[in-house]
Amino acid sequence: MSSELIAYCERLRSDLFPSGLLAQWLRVDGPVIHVTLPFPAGPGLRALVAQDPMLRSYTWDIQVAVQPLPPERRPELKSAYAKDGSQGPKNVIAVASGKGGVGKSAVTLSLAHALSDMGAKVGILDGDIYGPSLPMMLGNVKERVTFTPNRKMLPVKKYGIEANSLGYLVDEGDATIWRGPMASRALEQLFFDTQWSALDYLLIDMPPGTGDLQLTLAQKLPVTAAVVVTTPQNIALSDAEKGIRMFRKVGVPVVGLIENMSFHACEACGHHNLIFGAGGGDRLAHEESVPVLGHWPLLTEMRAALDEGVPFHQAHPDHPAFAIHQDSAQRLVANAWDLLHDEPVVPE
Ligand SMILES: Nc1ncnc2c1ncn2[C@@H]1O[C@H](COP(=O)(O)OP(=O)(O)OP(=O)(O)O)[C@@H](O)[C@H]1O
Repeated sequence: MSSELIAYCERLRSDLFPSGLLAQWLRVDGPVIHVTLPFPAGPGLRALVAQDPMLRSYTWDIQVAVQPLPPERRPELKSAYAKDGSQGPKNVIAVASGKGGVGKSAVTLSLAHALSDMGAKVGILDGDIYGPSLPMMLGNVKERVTFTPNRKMLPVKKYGIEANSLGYLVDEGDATIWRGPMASRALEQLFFDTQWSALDYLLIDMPPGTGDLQLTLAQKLPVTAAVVVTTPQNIALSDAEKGIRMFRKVGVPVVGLIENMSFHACEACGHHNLIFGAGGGDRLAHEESVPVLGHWPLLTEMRAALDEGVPFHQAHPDHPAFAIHQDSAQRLVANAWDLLHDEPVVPE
């Protein structure tokens, strides 16, 4: 019976489990089905089995043990950690945009919170050398990293998330004179010389743009996958397209696109105002064969909370937009797993 049940689970299909539940994740013990998922998807799985008359009669014990994706990818970069015995983050996700100001940092922070809420260990590396915004958004601009006896940086921790940023090392304004190669080296150091704990996901808030600095970083850091953030307006979309192509050129798969500031819901009547245009993100995603992870609203509350140094859902834990952010985070890790778990990506 248990092998029939497992075969049944393997045929279960959804957006999060396009290949079904794999047999190696499952163990049936009488009326209990134990599942160990390789990416956080507990709520999605519970919703799925609740719809199935046979599966819902079992008790589901769902555990998550995030797997590195794919383990063999770019081992030369991963081995940089091995020298001092630390393992480094399991998965490194670059969050990028071509154009500045589309909300990449805000999206990175919300994705980090959503993943952390799903039980993952998460960190953020602020890649904006010229204008680090993470300390401002986390409301800890005065905080400074500390060092281990062997001169590794210990990341700052806030709201359960590990973070490092040049903003925690130098005073505001000191980094603005840095030039390309210097900036790229500084970021590499920030990445490799930070003693991250065994993170499931390290999100890199990439510097805006698609120039040499971004290309160098995509090549030199062990990036597992990239997410591109855009607004629906044409100028942002054409820069986002350049970003997607840049990652592909260096063999970093783009696992999704987030359209930020897609609409603004009128506080009085709920009407959706399409301030930056409509349909642009979907069009680009279709042309580039990249899945859309979500359409995020433009929210006055979000801007205000971040300006005050409080992450959005810390300030508004019950806001309906958080469900949108969570859905995007869920799709991100599920897509990454589905795309990468058994195939190394080869540069174009
Ligand atoms: N969905 C949103 N609703 C309201 N305000 C937002 C939203 N997304 C971002 N913002 C605000 O827009 C401004 C720019 O956002 P952010 O700094 O995240 O952009 P960015 O793309 O990282 O910029 P850059 O990389 O050029 O520094 C910030 O004030 C932020 O609070």
